[in-house]
Amino acid sequence: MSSVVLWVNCGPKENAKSMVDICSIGRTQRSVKVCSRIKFGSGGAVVAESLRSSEERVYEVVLKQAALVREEKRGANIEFDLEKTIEGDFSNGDLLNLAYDRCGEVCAEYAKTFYLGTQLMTEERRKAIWAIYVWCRRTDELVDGPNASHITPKALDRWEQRLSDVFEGRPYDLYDAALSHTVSKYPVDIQPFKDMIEGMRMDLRKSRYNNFDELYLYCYYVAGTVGLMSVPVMGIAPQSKASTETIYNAALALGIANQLTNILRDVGEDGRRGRVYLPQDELAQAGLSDDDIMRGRVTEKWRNFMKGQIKRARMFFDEAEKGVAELSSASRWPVWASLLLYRQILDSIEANDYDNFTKRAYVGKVNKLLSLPAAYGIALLGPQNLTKFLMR
Ligand SMILES: CC(C)=CCC/C(C)=C/CC/C(C)=C/CC/C(C)=C/[C@@H]1[C@@H](COP(=O)(O)OP(=O)(O)O)[C@]1(C)CC/C=C(\C)CC/C=C(\C)CCC=C(C)C
Ligand SMILES: [Mn+2]
Repeated sequence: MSSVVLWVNCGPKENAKSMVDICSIGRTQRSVKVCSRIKFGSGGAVVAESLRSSEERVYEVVLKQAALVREEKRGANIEFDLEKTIEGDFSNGDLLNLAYDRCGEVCAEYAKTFYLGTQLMTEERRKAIWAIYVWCRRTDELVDGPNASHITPKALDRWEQRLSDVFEGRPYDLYDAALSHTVSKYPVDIQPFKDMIEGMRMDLRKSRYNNFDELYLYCYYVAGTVGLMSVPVMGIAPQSKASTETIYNAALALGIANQLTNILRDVGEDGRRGRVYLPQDELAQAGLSDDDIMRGRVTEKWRNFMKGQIKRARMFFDEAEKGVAELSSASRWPVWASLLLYRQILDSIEANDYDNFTKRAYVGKVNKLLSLPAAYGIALLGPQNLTKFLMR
């Protein structure tokens, strides 16, 4: 059935109800927002594509991922024969080691602290996380890298086809081969990977976000997905009593928190590229507009607006914290390290008196270095016990 997606203004909830059913999925204690997105099928029949908030739509993915990992379902059940697909005089084992080594080199080059943080993970998990990292980095490079101006939606379609091949055991190159192997070994599903590509498509066609619901979906696509890809590899602690949904939810929250932080740090830089990732309705409520961002003046209005945005990002970090202790013990350290480091960017924006137009918020070398043992202590003892231990 061919269908077009229309954006219509349904007006109040009651009106919407008369046009299509308000879909209420069972996310307890979350308000069901009516989203005015309606899909018309052939003959004008309303298909009711989605009247749910982005949060609810994303939560369905979370539930699916959690179910997969519970069942220990492999993302792809493939026989792995690298020599069939990659040329060279190697045995399978040599090629795989080389593939993972290459991934490690990319991580060490692009994300030193993260690379260091992976050193405490078990070797197998570390290598798998590197492979996922490299795929994410390459995907982001498509729209943000030196060839970005040549990237079309078609190119992203080809990248998605290549992803399917990777999941079916037909890698194109060594980095793909590492990922092919990873997804054959761990219960990693293709959905979050496809969703990340969808986020890159969104970036190509959209430069404004009407409200937080739209922004949330974008953040899920480009960053929340990373959490969902990583948990099956990081592993859940055998003694964990938390539900898998809770853990996935925390992983999603960490991705969202990181991306919101990214956005707040890069307001000036993004503005100069003609992009505003801040919710337009919230800007308007604060008495601000795109013009204020392009002018880049730190006013009282801007400071107040930023305070609200920072508070929201911190709430997502808090939600993420709840899940880290449930991960397998060796995986907790890098996750705490990334959480502590990213969250400090928010402190740095505050320290810059909310000038994210001309000053880039960053975590200095000393704080970066101090965060690693702090993360290690928290991973070992938990945040409360670490505080008690230090206060003794
Ligand atoms: C239970 C629990 C809390 C589990 C932890 C789950 C977990 C490991 C979550 C990781 C969250 C995370 C690190 C998300 C990355 C978010 C992010 C910064 C996304 C960036 C997107 C695009 O942004 P933009 O273009 O605006 O930014 P740049 O200017 O380009 O920086 C990304 C760049 C998408 C690509 C993401 C990556 C390259 C990072 C991938 C990282 C991993 C696979 C490793 C994650 C593991 C650890 C230990 C952090
Ligand atoms: Mn990017």
